Amino acid sequence: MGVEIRVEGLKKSFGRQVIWEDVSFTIPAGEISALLGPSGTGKSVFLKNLVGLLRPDRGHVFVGGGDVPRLRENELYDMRRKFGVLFQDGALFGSMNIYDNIAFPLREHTRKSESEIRRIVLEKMEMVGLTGAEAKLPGEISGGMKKRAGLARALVLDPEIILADEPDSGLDPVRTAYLNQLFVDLNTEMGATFLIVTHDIGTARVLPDNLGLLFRRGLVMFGPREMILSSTHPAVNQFFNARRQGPIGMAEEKDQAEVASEGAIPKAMPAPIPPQLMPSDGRLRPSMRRPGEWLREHQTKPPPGSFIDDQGRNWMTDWDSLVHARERPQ
Ligand SMILES: Nc1ncnc2c1ncn2[C@@H]1O[C@H](COP(=O)(O)OP(=O)(O)OP(=O)(O)O)[C@@H](O)[C@H]1O
Repeated sequence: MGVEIRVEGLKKSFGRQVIWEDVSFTIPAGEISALLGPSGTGKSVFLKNLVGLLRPDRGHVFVGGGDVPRLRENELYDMRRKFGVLFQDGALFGSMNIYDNIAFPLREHTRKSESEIRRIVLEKMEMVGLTGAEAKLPGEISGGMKKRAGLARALVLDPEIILADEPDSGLDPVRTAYLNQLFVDLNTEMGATFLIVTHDIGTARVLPDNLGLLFRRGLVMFGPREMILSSTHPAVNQFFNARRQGPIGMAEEKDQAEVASEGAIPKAMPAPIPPQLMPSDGRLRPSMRRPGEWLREHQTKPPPGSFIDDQGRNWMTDWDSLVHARERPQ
């Protein structure tokens, strides 16, 4: 089962360059959260701070009773077992075949027998659709396969938290759709807490339960998907609707003159909120809320056309009939 990550007052700088400061929020247990932001706002640096690969200047990262930046080396080693991390390029060892790459954490962190390791590795390879690729070297497989191999390796220790840094970068839209489905299915199956860094707005709109935006050296907003996708906050609205007009510029932040030259930015209506991606086994997502619930509680109207799927079904009004007979995972 997943655990929550509570971040309090986190600040990170490199020399005089402040990457972000005063970052405080809670990543809910067992839910899928996604972190977005313009290039260079420190999303990868943030993930590395969560697992203790980088230390913040100040602040806390509470995970299961421990505060990651304050752990001693041996405690950090144990803490890292809770995490499965999928790095941007899969971070596979080039000289090891796919099987050995995936087996690596088991050989490093456990005393399991080779036959037990084999069972686990083959099971995870099947989960990510890599059966048959055991003997291949990373240089002999496609980018998408490398990502899936990295994901299989992140899964072998049955982590409570999965961090994925741009798992969809460089993937074609169909493979991205498969990978997103895999994340939903894994979350349903394992109940782990997911934090995914992505640039893909399509992914951000359908995959997570919660969304966050890093910009201007801080966390602008983090919260339920419906809150973020209906927000009229200038940066949030601009980013999640992929618009040019707004405070985010080509070089991250527009200067005052550039913002002034755009004149008053028309208050653009956020795009319709799509229904969430559902598990492929027909169950409900573990932490799925009724579509429109957050909006109703906060007396916010959904953007027109929201919650209608590509079969024309309306997940807000027809929820009871659509989820009839679906179960939540135990
Ligand atoms: N080890 C390091 N030493 C010094 N500066 C670093 C280090 N790691 C990252 N940075 C700097 O921190 C900033 C944020 O980098 P990071 O890779 O986290 O951004 P990002 O938001 O993930 O970007 P992208 O979306 O392009 O992947 C960059 O300016 C980068 O140069």
